[in-house]
Amino acid sequence: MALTVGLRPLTRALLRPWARVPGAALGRPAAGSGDGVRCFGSPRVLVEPDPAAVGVAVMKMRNPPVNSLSLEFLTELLISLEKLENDKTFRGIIITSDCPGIFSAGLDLLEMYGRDPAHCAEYWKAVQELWLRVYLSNLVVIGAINGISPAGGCLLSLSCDYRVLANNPKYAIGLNETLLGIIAPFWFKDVLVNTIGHRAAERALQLGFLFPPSDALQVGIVDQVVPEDQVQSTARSVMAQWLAIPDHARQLTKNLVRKPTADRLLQQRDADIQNFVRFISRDSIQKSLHVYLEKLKQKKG
Ligand SMILES: CCCCCCCCCCCCC/C=C/C(=O)SCCNC(=O)CCNC(=O)[C@H](O)C(C)(C)COP(=O)(O)OP(=O)(O)OC[C@H]1O[C@@H](n2cnc3c(N)ncnc32)[C@H](O)[C@@H]1OP(=O)(O)O
Repeated sequence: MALTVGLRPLTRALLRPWARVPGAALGRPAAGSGDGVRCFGSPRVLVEPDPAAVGVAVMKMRNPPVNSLSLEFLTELLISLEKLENDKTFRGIIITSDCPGIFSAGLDLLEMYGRDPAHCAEYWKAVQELWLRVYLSNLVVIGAINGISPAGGCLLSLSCDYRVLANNPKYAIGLNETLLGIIAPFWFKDVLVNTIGHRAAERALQLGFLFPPSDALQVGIVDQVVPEDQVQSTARSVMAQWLAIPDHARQLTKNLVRKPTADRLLQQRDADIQNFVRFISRDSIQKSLHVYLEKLKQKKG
């Protein structure tokens, strides 16, 4: 899937071989990777082969304070995912967070507030790309959700093949866009409907539900809820179960199930970008984003 077509110099620059990140070239320990474990990645994404599971990589999101999906962060995630897809020694990825208490705060609001149409278009293209890359990945992708996961963070989780959520009442998950005065695009909606069913998704989307772990399990937005210190080990054991299936058969089946949903976006990516730019540029929407950003600031007292 072409990554750099239509992207502006900034993003193309970020897509330059990630190995320019000191010490992060595949095979050499990246700065701070401790015991020399072979890992790679970039400033905001650390990818470590799982020492206890052959063919499995753990991708740690580390864009403090809240793993908000900025354009740079999206680009680094895309580069790491592409590297893993192209490295045939890997068969599965566990996606998790290095930001305490937060899986991902979702799309970076500052990429959509007060920005010009060209930037919004570029940003949305990267959001589309991340979803397509995860949702259609040939690898087994397991979400080890160790923090709160609203909106874009929930979409990332829903795009995994399996979701393990830590049993901490603060770690709510859901597509809460209406609470911000915006809406989830059709492909966010489609993934939620596919996961929890039409009526549950309709209600959750309209009310901007953020489901605490027990409710998230009950409605089916996550597959398992475990004590916080068992999230990674549970993700690893589920991965082993999925990797016991012959890759080719599993990949063809995943594609059979997911391609119709992905095709709905693939067939209208440019129109979706234009719809996003028109929608997000509305004065009323910009005002809603301003109010929400102010609320976040006031929350800190
Ligand atoms: C008509 C039809 C056509 C339609 C066409 C398409 C329409 C498309 C619509 C637009 C697209 C919609 C899809 C949007 C998806 C999203 O993901 S929107 C983002 C949703 N995210 C949230 O609501 C989470 C907001 N954040 C929080 O609730 C809290 O920050 C937290 C995650 C619970 C963490 O709390 P805490 O630990 O207390 O940290 P804070 O102090 O709140 O935050 C720390 C700093 O981080 C900033 N921040 C937090 N979240 C974000 C974010 N998402 N983006 C940017 N920045 C964020 C926060 O402001 C703090 O900043 P500082 O004050 O500078 O420290």
